[in-house]
Amino acid sequence: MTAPAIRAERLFRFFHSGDDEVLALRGVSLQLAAGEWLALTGPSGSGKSTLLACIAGLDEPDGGSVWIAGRRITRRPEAARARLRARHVGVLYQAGNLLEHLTVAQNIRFVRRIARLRPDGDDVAARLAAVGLDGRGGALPGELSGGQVARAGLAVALANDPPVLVADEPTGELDELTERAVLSLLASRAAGGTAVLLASHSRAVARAAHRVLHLRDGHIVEGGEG
Ligand SMILES: Nc1ncnc2c1ncn2[C@@H]1O[C@H](COP(=O)(O)OP(=O)(O)OP(=O)(O)O)[C@@H](O)[C@H]1O
Repeated sequence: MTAPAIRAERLFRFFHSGDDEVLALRGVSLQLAAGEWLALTGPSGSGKSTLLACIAGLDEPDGGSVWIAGRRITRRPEAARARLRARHVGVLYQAGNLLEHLTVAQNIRFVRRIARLRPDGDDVAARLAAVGLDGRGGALPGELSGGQVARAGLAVALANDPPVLVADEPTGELDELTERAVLSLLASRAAGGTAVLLASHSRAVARAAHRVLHLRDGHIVEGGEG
């Protein structure tokens, strides 16, 4: 049997500030199969970003485990987590997905180099065409429009052809038209087998996803597997 693209088991994450303890995640479990697209919703502070960071290996939970395509990413040294992430996870943020001093094409090649994939043999032009940015590989991020930056960010997040794409409010700063364009790119990526896990306040995003999980105070309150 193939392992799920994402398996998270009873994740806990606590933060301390002064005498206060914030329970950001209180035993969250979820699974995503290849090609499945899950939207995480919930009020501000409910734990969405913390959950995504723990799943992507950007943060280490205080309890529980995460497996990406059958490989455990939690309770490993940072360098090992970074290697797993570089090879198996695409991360898309609301902003800041591109290194400003590199062109779009160089950003894509850089991600592939970090993942130890062949940068030279890769068809960067096809990747750019897939996000509607034909011919813009030589542009610096500062030379692109907001919508083009968003699409370039997606091309960069997917440059390592990851089985899992994790996205935190990827359409938060976009106009409706660009949001729709990004959602349709995500849909086609999911149709191609990528598991997409995305946190968002946007209704359009929740409607577009296959499944919605609602978080409140670090718990799944709707849509969970019980
Ligand atoms: N590094 C940190 N240090 C202290 N507290 C933190 C830290 N990161 C998150 N928190 C707290 O953990 C809780 C969950 O935060 P998180 O950012 O995961 O929520 P969210 O649902 O993503 O919110 P938003 O929709 O506003 O992005 C919040 O109470 C937040 O203040």
